[in-house]
Amino acid sequence: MNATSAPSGVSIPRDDAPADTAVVLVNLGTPDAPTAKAVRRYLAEFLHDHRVVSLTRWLWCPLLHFLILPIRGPKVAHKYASIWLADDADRPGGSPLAVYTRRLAQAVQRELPGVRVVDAMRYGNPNFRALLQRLRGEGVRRVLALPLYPQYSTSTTASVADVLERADGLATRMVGDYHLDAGWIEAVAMSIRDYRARHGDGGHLLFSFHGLPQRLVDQGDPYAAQCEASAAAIAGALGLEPSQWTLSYQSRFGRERWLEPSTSDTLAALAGRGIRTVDVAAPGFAVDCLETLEEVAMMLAEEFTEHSAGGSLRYIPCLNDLPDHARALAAIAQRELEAWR
Ligand SMILES: C=CC1=C(C)c2cc3[nH]c(cc4nc(cc5[nH]c(cc1n2)c(C)c5CCC(=O)O)C(CCC(=O)O)=C4C)c(C)c3C=C
Ligand SMILES: [Fe+2]
Ligand SMILES: [Fe+2]
Repeated sequence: MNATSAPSGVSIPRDDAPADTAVVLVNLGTPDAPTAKAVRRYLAEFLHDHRVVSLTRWLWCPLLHFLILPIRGPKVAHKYASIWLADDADRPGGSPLAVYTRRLAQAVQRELPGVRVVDAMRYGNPNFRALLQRLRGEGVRRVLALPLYPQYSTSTTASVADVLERADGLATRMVGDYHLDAGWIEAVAMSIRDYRARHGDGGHLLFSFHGLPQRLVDQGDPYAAQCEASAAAIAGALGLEPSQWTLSYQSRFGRERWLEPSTSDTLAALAGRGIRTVDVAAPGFAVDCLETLEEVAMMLAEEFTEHSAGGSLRYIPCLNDLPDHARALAAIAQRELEAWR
């Protein structure tokens, strides 16, 4: 069965399959437009979540409203403008994170004809909280949330659980992580193999994950351990020796200590060792977004070329809506739904 896409980004099964169950793919969120105003609105919602920034309100709110949002709004809007996708003949454009998440949900819908598969954002649109209410109004009784974070973190996955816990009138369940799921590991490994088959083997492989304050890891957040396990499993599936790959963390925010090594320092160190080509994969991101397309593929690529006197960083795209990705996520959801009966 195929699925149609409503303007809201919600996929609706075409025939009369039992629609009392929905699988919601939840991603982080992104601005509605590449403008300072839209970026400020999105960042304000995101950075008010105590799961993301846990400073006390009286300290954080003045900093956020009078310093961070006014400065970061225009600066980050400019970055979004550099990656914003244009509308094409039959598909709307937008922020890559939103566009690819929507397409991924449509691809998963094709794999799971018996349930509704919907895309949502924890912050911004299509809003997860509002979507749950709407699904309930449309007769949905059970919601399985699949946060698009392969590795669990209190700063991301747990904030999806916070919303689910307050979803009155719905039976809910959530996939906590899938960092060692065999189908997902193989899909990531296959995308790297494919990239290297098409472009030539680039030599060293760098796995760049989104960073996290070290403080959260010290408090028990399993994120770093899961990133390490994912990277080792993908490298194993590719048959790489330990000397052929490295793990690092990108997208640092604020002044406290974040996970190390940073992707920027790691690339400088690789250049210092005489490495001229680095392939970078970002297996912590289900779909491409600002942090992969602008930070890695543009800014860090430029930085590496400088450090290596003309060498190149080759960015390997996220799984996005590749069929292997959709199949892996559909299988994870299917198993969870069966265990729920
Ligand atoms: C304290 C700040 C942040 C924490 C903690 C954090 C964790 C975290 N984030 C992701 C995934 C994504 N983050 C993205 C953007 C983004 N992240 C932060 C800050 C923290 N992230 C900011 C301020 C931003 C916005 C951009 C900017 O102002 O620099 C995105 C991309 C969104 C997009 O629109 O493309 C993703 C995806 C993970 C997985 C994670 C913890 C493990
Ligand atoms: Fe505030
Ligand atoms: Fe982030």
